[in-house]
Amino acid sequence: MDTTLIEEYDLVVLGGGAVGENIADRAVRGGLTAVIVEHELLGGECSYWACMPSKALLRSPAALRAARNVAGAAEAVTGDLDVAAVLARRDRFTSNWSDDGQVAWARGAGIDLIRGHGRLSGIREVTVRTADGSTLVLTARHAVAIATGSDAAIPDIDGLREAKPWTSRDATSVREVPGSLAIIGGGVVAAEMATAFAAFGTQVTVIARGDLLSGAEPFARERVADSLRSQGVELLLHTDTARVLHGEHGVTVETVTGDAVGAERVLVATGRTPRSTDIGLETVGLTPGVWIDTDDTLRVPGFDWLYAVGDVNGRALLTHQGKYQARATGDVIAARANGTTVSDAAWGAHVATADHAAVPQVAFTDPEVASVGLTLAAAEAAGYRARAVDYELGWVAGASLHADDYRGQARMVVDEDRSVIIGATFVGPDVAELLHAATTAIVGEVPLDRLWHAVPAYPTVSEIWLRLLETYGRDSAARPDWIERGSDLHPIAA
Ligand SMILES: Cc1cc2nc3c(=O)[nH]c(=O)nc-3n(C[C@H](O)[C@H](O)[C@H](O)COP(=O)(O)OP(=O)(O)OC[C@H]3O[C@@H](n4cnc5c(N)ncnc54)[C@H](O)[C@@H]3O)c2cc1C
Ligand SMILES: NC(=O)c1ccc[n+]([C@@H]2O[C@H](COP(=O)([O-])OP(=O)(O)OC[C@H]3O[C@@H](n4cnc5c(N)ncnc54)[C@H](O)[C@@H]3O)[C@@H](O)[C@H]2O)c1
Repeated sequence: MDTTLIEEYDLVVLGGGAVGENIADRAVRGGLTAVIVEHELLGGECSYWACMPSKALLRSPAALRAARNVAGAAEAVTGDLDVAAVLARRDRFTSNWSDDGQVAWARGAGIDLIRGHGRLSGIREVTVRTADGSTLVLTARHAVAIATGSDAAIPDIDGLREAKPWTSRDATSVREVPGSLAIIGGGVVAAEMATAFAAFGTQVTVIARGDLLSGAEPFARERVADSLRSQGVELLLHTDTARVLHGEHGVTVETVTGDAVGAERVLVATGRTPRSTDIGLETVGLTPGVWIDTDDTLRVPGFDWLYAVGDVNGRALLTHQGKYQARATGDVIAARANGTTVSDAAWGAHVATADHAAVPQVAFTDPEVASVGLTLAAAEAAGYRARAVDYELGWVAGASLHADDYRGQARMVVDEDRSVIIGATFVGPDVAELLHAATTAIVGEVPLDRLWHAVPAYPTVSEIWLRLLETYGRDSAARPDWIERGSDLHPIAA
């Protein structure tokens, strides 16, 4: 069948991941009609191959570790991780790779869904090749939003493609855990998957051309690397991969420094590439295959109707940040369509200012790394008069209760000129939930003098905030000399 139908909506959203869904939802709430074009599963990468399944794989080992780290509970843990049960739990989180629930949600939210591959085909126009082979032309009265996400990047390493490497999709949807796994790359995917597979009993080797988690504070990189080594993971850092050979029994990854890593599988975890190659960008004069540039309302410069949101714009490749952009986009499209006020000054309702100032991220490694804003190095490189204040998390009463022999570290980075926090990193067991307080302080630009009045409950791990402030000193005139820039640790009794 090859019929061409034409339909008109206020908004056409190309790509139905978490980002596309949120754009459409906000626009419909703003009184517009919206359609999503999706060629795979509604819900996208995060729901089926990224955040949710990866965190499901990591959560069970973390829960087991937590129990083993508290005397009394530890004695009750007599068995090993049940890997089959972990995978079964992961399957529940992906709804067994069915998007029925998301489709029902979209219907309930008043959003239409077209299944098929969509491409821009002109001004305010998207042409969809649907699953049944027909062609549908969607015209947008007001806007088209591109939310097509990103794919795993496969670097041009000799023999790698021929070795049919796993990408993060294969790792997160694993059905049979390999005996050995070589991971090329040293970012979040590499660190998290090394953590998960090591817990499943796989012999893991990480080959990274830089440090592990190289964008993180140095102490975070070191603690995660030390911990992975203690779990039997081999780390070949600052090592480039020369070539990959494959045979009947697996792969051999050869490094430029002469190491040869044999493994059943190789996982390539070397970043992402934008899904902007085959979406018709050339039909409106844009270059395919690159991250799509936008202003802070997520609109593409030079267009009054075209937006690019989420991973595909390369601003911050995280679901929560993409959804934040999506809320701004859906709302601004509705505001522009309805002729109501557009709030596009920094921190306004219709801009994604936080992308530049406060992007939170948690690496669910062991220990976890939770960070937001700038590292000390990044703050200095950006020209801030920055000071880092460090504190050992294990010295906080709440942490010592949380786990026996709790080890971790916290750092806040202070802009000395404004006396506000511009970055924070927490490393340790279960630090993820500490992060939002830091994000709030950064976004709110809460002066340190006022932060003293935000009293953490005793005995919680959040008392780290008090310790960081005490270490900083209450007012700059009275601040002791021994508090230096950098990473000195200062124990203070409870
Ligand atoms: C292993 C892994 C773990 C991660 N863990 C986390 C985490 O813990 N927390 C976090 O915040 N982020 C995490 N991320 C990042 C997160 O997955 C992405 O930032 C997020 O999925 C981006 O959402 P998106 O909607 O922009 O893109 P996607 O989720 O990729 O959605 C894009 C959608 O568009 C569809 N599409 C593309 N082209 C077309 C077309 N031409 N026609 C029709 N449909 C099309 C795709 O099928 C897809 O459904 C992780 C990423 C990976 C790889
Ligand atoms: N918990 C989370 O929030 C989470 C978890 C996983 C992924 N993610 C997101 O998904 C995205 C992808 O993660 P990722 O780990 O693939 O990317 P990344 O950008 O975090 O890390 C990429 C790594 O690959 C290395 N690399 C790049 N090109 C290479 C090459 N040619 N040869 C060897 N090494 C190379 C880099 O040095 C780096 O170590 C990230 O942007 C991240 O934000 C988030």
